[in-house]
Amino acid sequence: ILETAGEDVLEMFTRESGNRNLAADPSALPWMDCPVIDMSLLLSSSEGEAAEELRKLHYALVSWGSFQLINHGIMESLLNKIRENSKEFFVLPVEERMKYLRAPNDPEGYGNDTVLSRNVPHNWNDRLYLNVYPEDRRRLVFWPQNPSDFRGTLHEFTMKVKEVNETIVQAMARCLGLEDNSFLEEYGESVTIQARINHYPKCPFPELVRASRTHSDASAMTFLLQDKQVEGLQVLKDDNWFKVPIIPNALFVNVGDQMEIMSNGIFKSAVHRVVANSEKERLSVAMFCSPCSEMEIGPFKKLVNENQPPLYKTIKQYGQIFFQYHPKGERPITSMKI
Ligand SMILES: O=C(O)CCC(=O)C(=O)O
Ligand SMILES: [Fe+2]
Repeated sequence: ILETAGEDVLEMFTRESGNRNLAADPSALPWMDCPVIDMSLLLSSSEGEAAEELRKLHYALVSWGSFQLINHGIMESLLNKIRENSKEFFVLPVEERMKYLRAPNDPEGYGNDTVLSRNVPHNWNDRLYLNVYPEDRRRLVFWPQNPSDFRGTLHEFTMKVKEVNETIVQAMARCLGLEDNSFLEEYGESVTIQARINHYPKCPFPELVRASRTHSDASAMTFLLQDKQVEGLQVLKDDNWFKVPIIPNALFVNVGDQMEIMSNGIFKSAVHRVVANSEKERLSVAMFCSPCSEMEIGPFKKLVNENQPPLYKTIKQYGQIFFQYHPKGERPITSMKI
């Protein structure tokens, strides 16, 4: 669904200057040698097992800023259901989907992302973006009633992701030798969770457009359910791009900007992108977990001292900063550096 009627569509998605550097053949890139973290081992009563998994987690966070999470306790049937319900929504007739259309100045709802610069290409992506937690922040006008079990499925998935986030963020504090709840205490009254359900239609000119252009997430942590079969996500490490493999039933977890800030740069917000595909459509469900939006976030006090000065400013409402910079093709976290 295109916001700007009358513009040359191919030009909107390519912005020749903006997409000049697209890799000719994305399949030629190497696969990410993905750290795989087993959540059940992080929680293991065997100290040796738990310590070894924590060491792997620490390595993943400081090197890739991302990892695949297995044995996270979310049932395969629920993962399949959220994928199926999402797919059912995106194949509804456009008039039905339009009932949930977002307003131009508000990211919440159905549609495509706003672009605020004529040099920034649009993503080949249709998405539904919803505040899912805390529950009193939900705006049900944007929650599809079709398929009829969509709302219930998304609620169930949200509650599970909330639990997984708590476990992972506690383990992340432990990695740094901090009390388990050190990061969670900085979240304020409650974690905030947004869901972004991405649908990437087949694209007739995948070598010219991006399904999602290079970015890092505004969240503290992102839990991504990838498409069951179709790859496309890539992550950047030391200036090289890697393809993210699909591991059945795993969640792909990445550090977002707010966690990079809170950890004073120790954990790396993962830079990533999605390539377009001419043969297959693709679906993904990203769950963005962040501190309560009213909380001030900044480098965690226990990680700052004379030898490690704060590298980032302390701010509120990072989400809004993100939506000022990203649509102009700029990386918001750069503005946060001291
Ligand atoms: O579709 C994907 O694999 C990634 C989506 C993503 O990066 C996002 O929604 O922020
Ligand atoms: Fe992302």
